[in-house]
Formats: sequence, C-alpha cells, structure tokens
Amino acid sequence: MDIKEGFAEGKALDIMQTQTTLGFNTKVVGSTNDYSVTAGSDVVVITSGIPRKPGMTREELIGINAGIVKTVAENIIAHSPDAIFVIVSNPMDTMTYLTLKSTGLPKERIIGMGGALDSSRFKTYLSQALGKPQNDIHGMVIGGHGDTTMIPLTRLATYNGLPVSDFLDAAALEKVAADTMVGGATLTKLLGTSAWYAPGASVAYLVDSILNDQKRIIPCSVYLDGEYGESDICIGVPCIIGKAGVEEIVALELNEEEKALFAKVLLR
Ligand SMILES: NC(=O)c1ccc[n+]([C@@H]2O[C@H](COP(=O)([O-])OP(=O)(O)OC[C@H]3O[C@@H](n4cnc5c(N)ncnc54)[C@H](O)[C@@H]3O)[C@@H](O)[C@H]2O)c1
Repeated sequence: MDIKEGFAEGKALDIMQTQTTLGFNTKVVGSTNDYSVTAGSDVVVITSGIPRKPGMTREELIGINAGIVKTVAENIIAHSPDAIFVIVSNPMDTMTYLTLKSTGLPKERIIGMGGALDSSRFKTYLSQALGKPQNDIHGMVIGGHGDTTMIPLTRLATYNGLPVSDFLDAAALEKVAADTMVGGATLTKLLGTSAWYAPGASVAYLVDSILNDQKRIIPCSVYLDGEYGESDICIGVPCIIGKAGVEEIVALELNEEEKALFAKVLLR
C-alpha cells in the first residue's frame, strides 16, 4: 500500500517474480490508496512516511510522519479491526505510542520494530570485534530507537554461552556499543537514505514470530504499564512475541548502571 500511484503494485509484481527462484507460492498484491484491498489482515506493518537524510535525527521526522502514520493507522483499523500492528516509521517509539492512542487497540497488538534491528546491528559489531561468526553471538538492545537513547546490553551479550567480556576489554565493548547506537546514521551517511535490507529482515523475523506463533524473545517498543517501573510510554524492552502479539514483557534484572541509563532515556 502506498500513496504514490502504481508504486505498491510495482513492488508487488517485482516480489511475485522472485517466486520460482526463491521457491514460494504466495499471491502478492499492491494498491494505491485503496485500503479495502487490505481488509481482514492479520498483521499490518506500517512503514509509510519519510526516511531521514544524512545528518538528520529520527526525531526530526516527527512533524511529517505523525500525520501520515495516524491517517494510515486509522484507515487500516477500519478495514482490519483484528490486526496486530507493527510500526516501523520513525521516530518509531513515538509513532508506536501514537498508533496505540489513535486506534485505541489493546497494547498487546501494537509492536514497534526497532530493537530487533538494533540488536542485529549490535551482533554484527560484536562479531567484527570478536572475529567470530554472528550466529554464535547473542545480545540485545533495549531503550529507545534513537542515536542517544539505545542501550546495548554488553553485560548480557554472549559468544556461544560465554560472556563477551571474557574476550573483549571494556574499551572494545564501549566501541561496539557506540557503533551500535549510531548504526542507522552510519548507513544513512553511506547510502544517502535509510537502510532497507536489515530493517526488512528484522520486520520479517518479527512477523514470522507472530504468524507462526514462534514465541521468540525480541526487544520491541511496547506500551509499559508498570513494567520496568514505567507507565504510559512506548519503549524497547524484551518481549515474547507470538500469535497474540506481545504475549509477555520479560523482566530483566538490570544492574544499577543499566537502570540509570533506562531512566535517563525516558527523560529525553
Ligand atoms: N524502525 C526501524 O528500525 C526503521 C528502519 C528503517 C526505516 N525506518 C523508517 O521507516 C520509514 C520508511 O522508510 P523507507 O526507507 O521505506 O522510506 P521510503 O521513502 O522508501 O518509503 C516510504 C513510503 O511511504 C509512502 N507514503 C508517504 N505518505 C504516505 C501515506 N500517507 N500513505 C501511504 N504511503 C505513504 C511514500 O510514498 C514512500 O513510498 C521511515 O520513517 C524510516 O525512517 C525505520
């Protein structure tokens, strides 16, 4: 679905033409502004809006994207009242909160995608610093989806079950965390616009966990109602994601430093 004439139809046709090479059998359709085509959706991913240009923060997009996301969410809900919403448009945490408030949906059905991507960037930088395969590394990023608000949890990151701090000194871990936090800005500078392969893969990972009830733990921006000592805000925390959407918010035992970082993020 796009507002630009023919664009979504073209994307759908392009994706359809990957079927024999990628080996799937699915009908893919696109539509310009006709929301009736989306009727009865189980999961809706909102990516509408403008991306940032080099040097911009995600927060600078709020003026334009707030109106777009609100309009899109209201049109979608009118045709798919039972859908689970995945919000991608930036500033993602704020857009997630806005969607929750403008649709009035239960909090379990509104999920902001940012932590999945930030965590995979974190694992890429850890893998480079360790010189070890990414798939042997686990780690997550909580907090906000912003250059200064992400909290890469280096203390809890592991390489094949062992703390990464057994292999990397504090300076190396600090550099990994700093690179992760500006991971999106680094790509925007290189590409001239927002990245798309890793964001697309992270969305697919999240949607797969919902549709196939995988119950994966994925850091997502969700509405807090007392969890982590906070209320009435959407922010990144680890969640169990399954067919009901956010099935559980996982309560991590944060240390004092991490708790202070989390509290600071909420003040920004
Ligand atoms: N949360 C994340 O991790 C993450 C990652 C990457 C990008 N993003 C964000 O996702 C958004 C999209 O990024 P992109 O690179 O795909 O941008 P893009 O410009 O390629 O695509 C956005 C599309 O939205 C469409 N659009 C604009 N107004 C619309 C409306 N009212 N109704 C329907 N469609 C409308 C545009 O025509 C455009 O095709 C940006 O805000 C970007 O910052 C978030």
